[in-house]
Amino acid sequence: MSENIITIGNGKLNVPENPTLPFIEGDGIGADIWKASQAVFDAAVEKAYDGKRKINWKEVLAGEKAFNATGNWLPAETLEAFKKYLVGIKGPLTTPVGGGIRSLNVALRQELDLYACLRPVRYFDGVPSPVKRPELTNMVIFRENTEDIYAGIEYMAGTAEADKVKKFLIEEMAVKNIRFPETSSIGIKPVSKEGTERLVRSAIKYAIAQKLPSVTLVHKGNIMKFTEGAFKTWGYELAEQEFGNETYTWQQYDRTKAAKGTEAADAEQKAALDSGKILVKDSIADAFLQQILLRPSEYSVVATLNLNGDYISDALAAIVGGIGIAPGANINYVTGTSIFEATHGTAPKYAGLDKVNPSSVILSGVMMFEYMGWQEAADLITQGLEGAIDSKHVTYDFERQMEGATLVSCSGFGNEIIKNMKPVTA
Ligand SMILES: NC(=O)C1=CN([C@@H]2O[C@H](COP(=O)(O)OP(=O)(O)OC[C@H]3O[C@@H](n4cnc5c(N)ncnc54)[C@H](OP(=O)(O)O)[C@@H]3O)[C@@H](O)[C@H]2O)C=CC1
Ligand SMILES: O=C(O)CCC(=O)C(=O)O
Ligand SMILES: [Mg+2]
Repeated sequence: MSENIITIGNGKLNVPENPTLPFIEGDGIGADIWKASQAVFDAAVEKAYDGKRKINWKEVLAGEKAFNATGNWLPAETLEAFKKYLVGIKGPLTTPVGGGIRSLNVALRQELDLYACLRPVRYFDGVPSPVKRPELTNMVIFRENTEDIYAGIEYMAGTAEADKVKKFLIEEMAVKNIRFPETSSIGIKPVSKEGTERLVRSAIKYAIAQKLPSVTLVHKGNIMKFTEGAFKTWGYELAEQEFGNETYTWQQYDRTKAAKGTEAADAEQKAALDSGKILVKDSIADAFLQQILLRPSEYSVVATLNLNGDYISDALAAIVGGIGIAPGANINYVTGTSIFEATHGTAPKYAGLDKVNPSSVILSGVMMFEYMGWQEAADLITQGLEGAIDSKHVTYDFERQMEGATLVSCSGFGNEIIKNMKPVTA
């Protein structure tokens, strides 16, 4: 098949009928999941378009497979392929703890400047959940994907680099509160106005396009005033400056309250929301993590920093069935470059067992097809997944909590999804 490349013009993707899409299989459970997912993607495209559309899959290497083949964990050709073909998908990649290589997942996001990590969290009927009303959780996380402590600027205690940074902080910046300076490692947390603005802009645009009621800026700005606190301030400013006609912010509410009192502020907010404006509000991260359990229906789009977003996405996933069913995307909305990927990792204890739930990568594929404008293929997969869950033929993670369920393998669950795709009617 010849190479057909997706391009972007005026902010819109141009997708040929037979696009070449790069994929990374991934470490650990990656190979099992990819096999099941690719079968589902190809079946959906075939069923939706009757041979008129087909994906030309192009494997690119990263992680252990890349290292074994090339001696390089993240070959330059892999980055080039994602730049060239614009849209791609990946399985999870292992990151060692406390030493060794830095995260390849983070490296891909930073190298390709995929600044928005988009993780929708919704409930599928019948999925076992630890909460009573999982259907009330319906949120979309916009996690800043290129900054924060994920920038990897940290120095190990006892190294010359750590000593140099500490010396600078203590002697030149008059820092007095490093508790144990002799034995401290040091990490640095960059958070920029530009990085915040492009992330919050994406979140608000998404809320407008999807007609969603609110965008919540989640931060720990009471403690980290000039990084997380600035994220909140810059986020509100951006909303008011660029989306004044479409949003009403808690900052506006506070200003009116200070000038005219609570009643006037309440009335102003009510009028704004009644007219269809999106409420831009904020929440401190620790409180937010209890709010999502106690009052999930009050939250819709969530815009947050990198580390908060990492924690929040796994916590929210647990409410709707776990990280086995939690999809995601890393996107640069300006260049169009995107890598779709699951929220979960390589779950090494299950590697090669054909056991785990492939739904996270499969639903990441649904997001990818929607991004490409291939809605029919996306819908077929969603419908197939709903049917598979409904039939209670499920992988171990659901089966262990579902009454009367039949255990199927990773590939078996992919087949269940395919079986439950209904024929397309003209
Ligand atoms: N984007 C990426 O590529 C990511 C990579 N990682 C990396 O993955 C490695 C392992 O990380 P770890 O913290 O163990 O987290 P993992 O997400 O790999 O696994 C944690 C647990 O989540 C459950 N789980 C994960 N995937 C699935 C699935 N597909 N179906 C069902 N259940 C699943 C399993 O729970 P149970 O034991 O209950 O069955 C598993 O033990 C690390 O190196 C980490 O850095 C982590 C996150 C993202
Ligand atoms: O890169 C990693 O190993 C972990 C990344 C992660 O947890 C995430 O992106 O959710
Ligand atoms: Mg994570």
